[in-house]
Amino acid sequence: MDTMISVWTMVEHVRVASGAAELAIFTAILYWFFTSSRVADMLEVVGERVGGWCGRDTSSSLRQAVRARKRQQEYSKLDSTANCRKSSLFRIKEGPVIPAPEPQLRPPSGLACGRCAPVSRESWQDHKVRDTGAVINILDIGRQNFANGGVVSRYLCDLAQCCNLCAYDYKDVVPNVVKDESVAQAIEEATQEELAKAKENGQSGASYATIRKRVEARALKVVQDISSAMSNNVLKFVAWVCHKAVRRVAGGGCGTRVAGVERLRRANAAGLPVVFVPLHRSHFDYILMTFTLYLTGLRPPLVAAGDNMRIPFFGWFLRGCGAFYIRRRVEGSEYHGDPTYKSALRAYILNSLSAGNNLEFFIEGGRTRTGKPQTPKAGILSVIMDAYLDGTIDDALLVPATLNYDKLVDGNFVREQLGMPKQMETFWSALRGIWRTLNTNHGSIRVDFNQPISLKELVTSFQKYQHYKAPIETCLTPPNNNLAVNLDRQILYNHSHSSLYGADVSTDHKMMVEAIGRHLVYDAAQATALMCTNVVSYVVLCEARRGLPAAALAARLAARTRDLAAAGRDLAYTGDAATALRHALEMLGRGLIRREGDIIRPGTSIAAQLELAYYANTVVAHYAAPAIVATALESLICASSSTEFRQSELVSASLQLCEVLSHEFIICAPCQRIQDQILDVIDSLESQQLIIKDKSDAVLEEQQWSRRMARRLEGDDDDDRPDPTQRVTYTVSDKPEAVAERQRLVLTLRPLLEAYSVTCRHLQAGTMKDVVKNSLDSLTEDFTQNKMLYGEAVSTDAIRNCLRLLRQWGVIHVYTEGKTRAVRIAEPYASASALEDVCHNVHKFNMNTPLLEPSNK
Ligand SMILES: O=P(O)(O)OC[C@H](O)CO
Repeated sequence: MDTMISVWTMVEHVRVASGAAELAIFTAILYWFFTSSRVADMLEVVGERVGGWCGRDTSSSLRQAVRARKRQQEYSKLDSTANCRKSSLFRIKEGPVIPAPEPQLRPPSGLACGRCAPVSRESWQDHKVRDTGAVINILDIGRQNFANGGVVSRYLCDLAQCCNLCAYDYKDVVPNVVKDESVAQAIEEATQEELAKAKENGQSGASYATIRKRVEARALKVVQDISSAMSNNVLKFVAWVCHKAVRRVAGGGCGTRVAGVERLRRANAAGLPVVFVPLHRSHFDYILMTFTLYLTGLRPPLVAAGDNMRIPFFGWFLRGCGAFYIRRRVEGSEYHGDPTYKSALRAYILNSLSAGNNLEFFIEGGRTRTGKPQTPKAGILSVIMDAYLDGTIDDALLVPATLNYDKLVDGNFVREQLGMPKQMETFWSALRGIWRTLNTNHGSIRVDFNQPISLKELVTSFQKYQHYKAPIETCLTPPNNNLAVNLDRQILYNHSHSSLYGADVSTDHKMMVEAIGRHLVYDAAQATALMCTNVVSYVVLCEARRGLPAAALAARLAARTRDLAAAGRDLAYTGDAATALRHALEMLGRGLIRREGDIIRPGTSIAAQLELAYYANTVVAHYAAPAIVATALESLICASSSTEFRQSELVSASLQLCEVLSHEFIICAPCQRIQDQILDVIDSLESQQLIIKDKSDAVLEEQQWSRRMARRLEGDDDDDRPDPTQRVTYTVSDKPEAVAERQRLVLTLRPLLEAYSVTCRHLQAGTMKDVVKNSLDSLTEDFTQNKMLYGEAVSTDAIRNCLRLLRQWGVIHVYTEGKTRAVRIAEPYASASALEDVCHNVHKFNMNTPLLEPSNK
């Protein structure tokens, strides 16, 4: 009986379910039927037929009369439009000829370097199609294929598109990795090491076979932990979710340069592995990059993700989208001293490339905390270079990429800047973050791809020219001039180098990886689209810190926009400055910007200014070189109390400041001489009439120009000849516009220099944490007591970078005591006067200058 009842219940369920399905299908058919014109046409035909059979004059039916009237109204509307056009044409013919407005062109998007990758620059460019700077919303890529059909494709367009996305063959490379020669060698090494240890400890039961088995099992687990589980189904599902999420999150759309996408499609046809090298701003970057490439018809890459992203559910999901997990730091982890991890990771990357996969890794390591591009981590890049150098791959195409958001997606980094530890990613924090993100309008988003660059071409160029191998920054004034030592020190501090470089890697190889890495970051940073929030924050902090009326601020924004566009920067906003300002203020929110009546100024809290500086720093990085020269100039003026100076003095002071800020900015591409960059800036300051050249130096100017050209064209490195331009002299202009411009440039770097100066003043032996805390406390006190005006100077990042510089100069030693990092002052600087002397190299650029006195700021 029970069985019968349960069978009957099941039958009932099936009937209800099939009934519901039938009803849904019937409703869909009715909807389709009545929303199309077919039903009207059919009614008309049937009406005519019935009228005919009944002997009625069908031409005079009521229905037709109504339709005829409607048609007449339509025709009269069309007639009046045509008349209006005709009369306008007549007026145009009669009146003066006004040329049609030229479409606003953006600069060419992210071209490869003409010096070290000229062939790549030519290869992926389609000369028949001009890069008009068009930007397409990624949600529209490929949509036209589905949007013009019937109701299903109209309303389920996203689903239709995602279901039709190309399926790729993702081979499981784990079996190959386990069999890889280098992994086998590492397993053997680890086994021998453990066997020796066991014998030392007198463990009699430990045989080679049992230890080997244990090490092999551990190695297999390591490989499985690393490996991605890329799946076409997960990708399609994520693509569909992204359609919905991006539409909700990005009110202004998510744009990408059409030219960039087209170049990628052309490069893809070359059949080489493509390695995407994006700068990192948000956790959203992972998904957006993959989503954009997938919609574009490119094979989504395997993405190197930090193991902090391996959280329940989301970590699995990322794995399905191509994430493979790497240790953020091998040193100090369970894998420290275990050769199997490094070999497994290398073998995984190389086998994935050989299997035809594309790859993506964030070259800066983590997300930028300051909004500035960070110096590169070279671990994965060095593995790819090794793969090319040892013939595992013939070549690879490196694609620098950038993402930028009108409004920060992951929440701000203020806590970390104020010295609090990073909050680790967890399932709940990810859920909270996603919920918050989905309920906030983040304005516009940009995802852009530079031109693909052949790794082979880059390596050949860097091997060919000796000067590329030279350190990127100028030599140190304090405390030594040994270039090799300095670069080695620089490399030493980059953790990822020690993680993945083998012990047998030459300094030349490290230098090449470092230089290529810096080039990629530099290229990506140059091509980053500037959002209106970036430019408005910069203007508010550097030109309107004391407040400006909205109209004056809009005028400043318009001028800054013109200047950035003229410098070839891609601006992600259009329209008049007042509208851009309104949008930016809305995005930044009242917490960051204060409005008192018509006056707009930055928020007064440290947190507000730090967050504002995050947005502004994308523009600060753009102005780094002129700001360095202007600050160096101000330090010369303050030191000599004269407004006259020699070019050579300014160049040398600027080089010193470049050195001081070498952990903050990549001033120029590594294939450029920093001296030339500084000379170019000096020329531009002169053309803007900020400085005036002594007229008697006209001959010297020509000599200087030809000397610079010769150096650039021939790679002529002979700097021993006496430089006739040493004597070129300038006078600083005292015109109000020139003073205002100098002020802006000095203010661009001032918060950083305040932080550096305070860090130097608080140098003492102790734990790293205490040194950072003391400097932060002192900066906070100065700010709250109004002795220092820049809330964004209270920044852990700047303090740590200053400590890195001092370590590089040999002023401090950083060592590990137990699990704590500690600082000790190096012997030559143990006395207060010696320390003061070396720190003067920082303090002199944080000079007291009338330029920044209250009435001027
Ligand atoms: O910015 P972090 O340090 O949280 O790192 C984020 C990266 O996405 C890890 O892969």
